[in-house]
Amino acid sequence: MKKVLIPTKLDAVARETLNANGSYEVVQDDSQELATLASQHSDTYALIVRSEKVTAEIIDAMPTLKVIIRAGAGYNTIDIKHARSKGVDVMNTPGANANAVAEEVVALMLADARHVVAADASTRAGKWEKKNFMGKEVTGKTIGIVGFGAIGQLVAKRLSGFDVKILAYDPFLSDERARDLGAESVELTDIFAKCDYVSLHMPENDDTRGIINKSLIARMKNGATIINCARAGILNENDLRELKADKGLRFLNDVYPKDEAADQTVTDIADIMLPHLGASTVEANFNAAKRSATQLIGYDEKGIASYVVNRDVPMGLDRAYSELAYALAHTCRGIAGGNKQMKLIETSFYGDLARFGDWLLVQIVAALSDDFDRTQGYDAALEYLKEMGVEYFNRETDTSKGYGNAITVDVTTSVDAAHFKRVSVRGTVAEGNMMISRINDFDKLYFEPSGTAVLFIYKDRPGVIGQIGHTLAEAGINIDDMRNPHDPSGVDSLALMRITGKADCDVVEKIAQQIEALHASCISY
Ligand SMILES: NC(=O)C1=CN([C@@H]2O[C@H](COP(=O)(O)OP(=O)(O)OC[C@H]3O[C@@H](n4cnc5c(N)ncnc54)[C@H](O)[C@@H]3O)[C@@H](O)[C@H]2O)C=CC1
Ligand SMILES: O=C(O)CCC(=O)C(=O)O
Repeated sequence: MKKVLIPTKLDAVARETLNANGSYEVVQDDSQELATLASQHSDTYALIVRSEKVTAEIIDAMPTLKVIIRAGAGYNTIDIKHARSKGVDVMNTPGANANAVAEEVVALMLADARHVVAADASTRAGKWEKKNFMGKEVTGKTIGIVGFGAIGQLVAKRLSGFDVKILAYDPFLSDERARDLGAESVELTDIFAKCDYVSLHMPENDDTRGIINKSLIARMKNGATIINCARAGILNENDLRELKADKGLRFLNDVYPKDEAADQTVTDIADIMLPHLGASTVEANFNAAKRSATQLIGYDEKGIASYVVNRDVPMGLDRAYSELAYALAHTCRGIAGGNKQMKLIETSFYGDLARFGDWLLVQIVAALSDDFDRTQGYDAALEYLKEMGVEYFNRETDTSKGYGNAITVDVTTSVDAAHFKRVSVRGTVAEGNMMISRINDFDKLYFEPSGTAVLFIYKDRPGVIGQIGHTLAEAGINIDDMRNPHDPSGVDSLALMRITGKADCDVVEKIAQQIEALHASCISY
């Protein structure tokens, strides 16, 4: 059983989902400090946290720790570099609490526009200060959103009913995408110069710390409002302090350098202060808890690492190619037949990928074996292959082939002492999606390796696809996507299909017999 430590008030659904899986022993305790729990549970495998600070000391106190999951978006509270150095993956659950934060932004805007907090206090105190609480309306205003990710986009969507104009700044936002999402993509300086409200929604990291500074704040319209429900560190509070009164700015705040009761440093300049309540809704707590548990199970059972934020993909390498190398090797393994004895791995890394061969080999070896994982390095991969008696050969690539950035993985396994079977798979990334472009001699496939795929090779003749579809349908399985090329000789055909749900081996075997397949396999990505 893998021990999972949850030292926080996280919805019980995380614990329940992990318990129901049967592979985990869950300890949930929010009554003690994380440091104390870490030393009491030094055999922890996975740690699930909210805003708790996960320091190097805490990571070191759990030598068997393999994964930390931040049930939320921002992971600036976790020492991700130290985690990496210890082979610990860190994941977040992007988007799980985004709606809660978007609604908090709207709540802050309306509360401030109509003096809700001050008017409530004054009326409760027996006063009748109607004249002092003249409000303003949000409708028709220009709203600037800095960081147009999950939360930024939902702020725009939720506010659309107020007929506002949305200006967005995000270094990764195209004009077209912004338009599709009801916003206009502009420069950061324009957001500050043109908006009545500026809402901050980017992460805090080395690039964004202190980015909202005097030169930007000085551009703001008199009487405009800054909302910070992201992280304290992105806004230079002294710069705001210096300019706020003169420009009559409003400042609505949810985030602080320290998440604890104390005299907060912005008390003098914040017009509304909340104690980091952005994600504190029943729904967001449930979503983030559920996602933490399902992501952990996916990570353990299927090696899904898409949410890992601290695998330092080398500078200049698109992470999608790292996933592609893994998916191609996983496909080779599925076709070669699971755990058959590997003898030889050959690779070709085309285009810009040639210089990332060492990194990509690690992904390939991890996909081809159960006991080598992707957190290890190139030397460890070579050492592992040597110990397993597997040869490795990286081919010089021929640029004249014009494959662009592509990867080929060939795996040779032994069928018996005298016979070997070689599987060769090539793939690329197109429009951000992984594509398998060739399997053995079957070319121009452009098949996305995701979900569950079934693959049959058979002597080409009419009616076979109908037969496969019929038997799958009888088993309640639908075909989502399909490729059906001949090999160059025109003798053999490949049927490669993405199907709904899981195909059990019996169905694949039954079809293989019906169509007298030369090969049949089922691969889960
Ligand atoms: N108050 C609260 O309780 C909560 C606060 N947060 C904070 O909000 C942040 C954003 O969360 P999500 O929208 O879910 O994350 P996200 O990852 O979906 O979006 C962040 C966006 O910021 C953009 N970005 C990165 N660098 C930027 C820069 N220099 N300038 C402008 N944009 C930049 C990214 O391209 C991305 O589109 C989190 O990192 C977290 O710190 C998140 C959830 C709850
Ligand atoms: O879990 C929480 O209460 C805080 C959420 C948050 O700040 C985040 O997800 O980045």
